[in-house]
Amino acid sequence: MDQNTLKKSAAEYACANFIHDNMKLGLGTGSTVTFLVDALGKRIKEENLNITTVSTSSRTKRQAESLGIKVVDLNDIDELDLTIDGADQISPDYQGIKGGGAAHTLEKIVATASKRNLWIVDESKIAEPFGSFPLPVEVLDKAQNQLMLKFEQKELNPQLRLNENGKPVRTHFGNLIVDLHLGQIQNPHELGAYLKSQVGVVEHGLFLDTVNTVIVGREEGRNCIDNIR
Ligand SMILES: O=C(CO)[C@H](O)[C@H](O)COP(=O)(O)O
Repeated sequence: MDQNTLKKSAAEYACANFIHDNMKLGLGTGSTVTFLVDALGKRIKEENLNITTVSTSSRTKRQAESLGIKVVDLNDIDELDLTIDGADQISPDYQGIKGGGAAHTLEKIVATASKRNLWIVDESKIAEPFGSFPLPVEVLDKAQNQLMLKFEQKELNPQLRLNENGKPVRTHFGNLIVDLHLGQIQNPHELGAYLKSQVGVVEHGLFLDTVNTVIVGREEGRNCIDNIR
């Protein structure tokens, strides 16, 4: 089975089993979430569900609205019942790296506003060592050089993320992404606190003690559901 089949399977399982009528739902970003939004659009139409969503990117918002899904601004909602999102890497104790799609700042804001968080992934995301996926850090333009120097001194192997035209990738908020090529993260909480304390860092892609449930699309054809907290 290819990766997309596993992503689709996890997304469709989440849509069928974790979404209920009258929910306020956060929608993540990425290819796995694309399958979720497709399935949600179908369910809303077929079952005439009343679901209000908040989106974590303009990509997801466009897709959701094109399928007739109601999308509102997070500022118009006090709390979300559930957010369903993808992830780039998940550790054995369910810490996450996100931001491969440069959307982690808004994803973290939406996740924090949710009573529960569910991640949908294919099994390649449960990889070790944790940190082998480069850790995205969103930074302000004016701080980029200073932060890169600091990160180099600390041997965090920073690299400015470029698009296919060799131009810096811009986030939803117009900022830059610096990817830290760490190979392994020994102490995610310590690293997260260090990054958070750096002036000019907007947000890092470590999602610590965040997720409640993970659905993993697996090669043997059945999804694995891990309830964590
Ligand atoms: O964090 C993210 C975007 O910023 C995505 O959730 C993450 O990159 C997973 O993407 P995909 O579902 O395409 O594998």
